[in-house]
Parts: sequence; structure tokens; C-alpha cells
Amino acid sequence: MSSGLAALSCYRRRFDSSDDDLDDATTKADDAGRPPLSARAGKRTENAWPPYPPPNETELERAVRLEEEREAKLRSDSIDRELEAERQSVRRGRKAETKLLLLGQSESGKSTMLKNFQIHFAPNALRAENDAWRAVIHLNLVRSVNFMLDALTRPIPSPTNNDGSPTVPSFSNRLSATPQPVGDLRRFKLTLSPLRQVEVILARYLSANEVTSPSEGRASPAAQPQASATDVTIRGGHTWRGLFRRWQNNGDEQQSRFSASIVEAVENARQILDACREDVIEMWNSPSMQSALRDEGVSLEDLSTFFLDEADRVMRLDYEPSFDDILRARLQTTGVEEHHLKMETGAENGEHWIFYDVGGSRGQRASWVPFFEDVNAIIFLCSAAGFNEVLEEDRNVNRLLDSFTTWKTICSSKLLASVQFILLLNKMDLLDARLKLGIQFSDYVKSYKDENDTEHVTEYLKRKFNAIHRHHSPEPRKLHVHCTCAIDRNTTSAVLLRIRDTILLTHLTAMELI
Ligand SMILES: Nc1nc2c(ncn2[C@@H]2O[C@H](COP(=O)(O)OP(=O)(O)OP(=O)(O)O)[C@@H](O)[C@H]2O)c(=O)[nH]1
Ligand SMILES: [Mg+2]
Repeated sequence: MSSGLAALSCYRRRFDSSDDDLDDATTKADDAGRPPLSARAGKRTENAWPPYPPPNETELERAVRLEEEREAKLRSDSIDRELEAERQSVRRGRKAETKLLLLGQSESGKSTMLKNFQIHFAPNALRAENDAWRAVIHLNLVRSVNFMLDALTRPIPSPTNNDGSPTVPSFSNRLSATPQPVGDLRRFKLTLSPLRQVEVILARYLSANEVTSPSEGRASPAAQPQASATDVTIRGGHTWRGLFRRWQNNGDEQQSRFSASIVEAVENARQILDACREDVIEMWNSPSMQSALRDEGVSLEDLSTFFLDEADRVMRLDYEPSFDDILRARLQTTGVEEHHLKMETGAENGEHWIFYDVGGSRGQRASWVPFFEDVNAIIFLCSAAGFNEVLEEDRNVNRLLDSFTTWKTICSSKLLASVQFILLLNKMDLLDARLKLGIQFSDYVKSYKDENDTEHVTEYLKRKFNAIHRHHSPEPRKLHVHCTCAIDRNTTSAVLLRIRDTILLTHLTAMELI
């Protein structure tokens, strides 16, 4: 309790004590303003309030006493109002502390789910980051194009037969055997070569450190070798979004010069993208190119096919990212990023929610622990489609098995004993597509004996996660489970509302308001 509240309560206690000391039937003064019977009978305590008239009270004394009582009543009402205001402010303060921790392995969809929260509850703030997201989307796209060009021109060691002859035709042989002339690939390599420069520019500036780079005249490159064609890594905590807010006149000339140089370089990159647009479309739509990619073993899932399909729109000079585009932009998280969401809609308008979005790869999980002590809820994401995938960082480990193990660790944590637990079975679209393709869930999960359809597999996953939660939680706790497809913001919005209700309920319960 604050000192103000304590002082007010103390005053209230003194004020109320008179009633405590009196019997029910005798506590009210009569209409003439005379004290209650018990008081008149000498039962009242010395400091009782309101003061009682001496037996021979004159008219003047009575008027003074009644005035004092009226003032006391006004003071009491004012105290009541202050107490209520303080209670509201404590309540708001608690809400301002709403902290949510997004957990789960890499690529489970944590950052995508966070973007859903932003789209739903703070759309204007997200829209203000459009310039930064455009750069991420462009980087996703050029990485895919450059990755394809590299894959198609990489010399492949051909396996040989016993007699030394190749068992499969080399790529160039295959390409010449297709209707697509080899010359086209050469042409694409040539005409699209400026995209190498675009990749460097965007990667460089997206990973730039606002504080150190201007003086050092360099930005830390993000263009580290990536596991997937489209992954973009930006160290957690970097205010990369802010780098694109033009000319924030904060009085720092060096900073402004740096921002201006970023803006100029990114504008150049956009010009190049616009100029390369038709060639990218032609290359991507060429059937022989796509079949060559497949022959080459390049998984289309590794490419940002969404943006390649949308190249005509995305590469135009006047392109503005839509919310659906932002949802699809892949930006691998490293470390722990703190995101403040100021609610712009609904009853929570103006409230602050703080999200901690973590990097999910194994090497980063130790950095989650310090955040356990101070959160209201955990939102754990598991890719339901991970059953036939392995971890990027350890290709011997099945993704679903890794999710079970991580979930068990999280559930067992004593630090999280009183935290709200929300589990999202994400990527339901991919699970559904894979099962419909005939991929057998039981081939990967030996204990699974049910039918190979989405409904039964989902039930199995829910049972499994629930059982781990029940057995390993330090004390009984409710688990909220939802199935999601984080790239579909329409279906996800219903889940977001239910998550919000869960969080609000936690608050009200904590404040003993219900
Ligand atoms: N098809 C499909 N793709 C999804 C879904 N959720 C996320 N993705 C995609 O999965 C990829 C990884 O999503 P992220 O949200 O970046 O994953 P993350 O958990 O934040 O990963 P890290 O930052 O590496 O820990 C992105 O390309 C998303 O567009 C989903 O429900 N369905
Ligand atoms: Mg992430």
C-alpha cells in the first residue's frame, strides 16, 4: 500500500471507530442532531466521532457542532473518492505490468503470433513500422532469388557408376534437356546480379546498430550464412525499426546523417528491385526453372514463395506492405526482444502489454530463464507440423520430440508455478496438408495408433501436452490450449480474444475483484 493510501486508511480507521464502539440499535443520532442513546448514556469512548454535545449545549454550540459534522462528512466523502481513485490506479498499474513471454523452438511461429497481437490490438503502431518491414520483405525476396541462382549454377558432383560414368545427368545437361535454354539462366544471372548488392545493402542496414554505427561508419553485417534461403537474423534488442523512421529530428546531427544515408541506400535498393521486377517474375514463373529447382533438391518451402508469387506487387517502387505481407516476413529472433504494445482498441484501449519474444534455437534457451520471474503468462508455441521435421541446429533431433522436452522443462519450473499457461498448436495448415498428402504421423510417432487425419492427430497432441503439464507442474494449474495458423490473421483473431480474456481473468482474480 502506498504511503498516501496508508495515511488515508489510518484517518478512516479513526473516523469509523466510533461506530465500532456502539451497539447497532443505538448508533444513529436522532433528527434533532442529538447523540445516540448509548453515547448519551456515557458509553462512548473518549475520541469518538462525531463529537457529542455537552448536556447544556447552547444554540451557538449546536450550530458549530453541526457545521463540524458537515465538514467531517465532506472530508469523509473526499477520502472515499481518493481511495477509489487510488484503487483504480493500482488496478491500472497492475494492468500496465501485463507481461507475456512467448516461448517455443525456432520457427514455431512466436514472432508471427506477436505480429498478430500487434495487428489486432495496436494496428497503427505496426503500420508506423512499414518502412522497416518493407526492407525485411525485400530482403526475404532477394535472398530467395539469389539462393535460386546460386543453387542452379552450383557445380554438382555427379555420383558415378562403377565404370566412372555419371548416374544422373549434371544440372547443365538437365537444363539443356528441358525446353528452357541454358542461355536464359545466364541471362537471369546477369540481369539479376544487381540483387546481390541489394541483399548486402538491406542486410547491412537491417542489422545496423543505431548507437555505434554512425561514428564507426560501418554497420554490423547481418549477412551471415543462413540455414534457410530467407532467414534474416537481427540481434534482439536492436531498435532496427527505428532506423527507418525518417529524419527524426532529435538534435543529433551524426545520427541524422546516418539515418539519411540509410534512407538513401534503401531508396536505391528499391529502384533496383523495381528495375529487376520483370526478370524475377519471368524466372520464377518459368516451368523449367521450377522443375530444375526440384531436381536440384531445393525445397520450395525453403524459399519465400509467398513473396516470389507476389513479386509483381512487392517489387514495385510504390509498394507498401499489407498486414498479410508483414505476417509472412521472416525475421529470425536472436536473444530476447521486448515489445511494448499500447492497446489501441476495445476496452483495453491505452493499456500496455509487454511481450518478450525469444530466439527459439537450442543455443538461445538459457536466455529465457531470467524472464521467468516477472511474467503474467507464458504463451508456448509448438509447430504441429514438426512431426516429420528435424531441428536446424541438430539434425538428429525430431522437432516434435524437442517441443515435448522443452514443454516438460517449462512446466516443471518452480519460477513459473503461479503463471498462466497458454499452449498454441501452431501451423495447423501445414499439419493438415501433410496428412492429406499421405505422410503417416505414426511413421514418426511410434506410440500413435489412431487414424491419420488432422482431428485425431490434434487430439493426440493435446492429450500429450496436457499430460506433461499435469505431471510436471509443481502445483495444479489450468492449461489453455488453442489450435492456430499464425499466418491466417482472420482465424487467429478469435484465439487472440480468448487469450486476452484469459489474461484479464488472471488480473481480476489476482485483485480479488471476482
Ligand atoms: N504455414 C505456416 N507458416 C507459419 C505459421 N506460423 C508461422 N509460420 C511461418 O514460419 C516461419 C517462422 O515463424 P517465426 O514466427 O519467425 O518463428 P519464431 O518462432 O519466431 O522463430 P525464431 O525467431 O527463430 O525463434 C515464418 O516464415 C512464418 O511465416 C503457420 O501457422 N503456418
Ligand atoms: Mg522469432
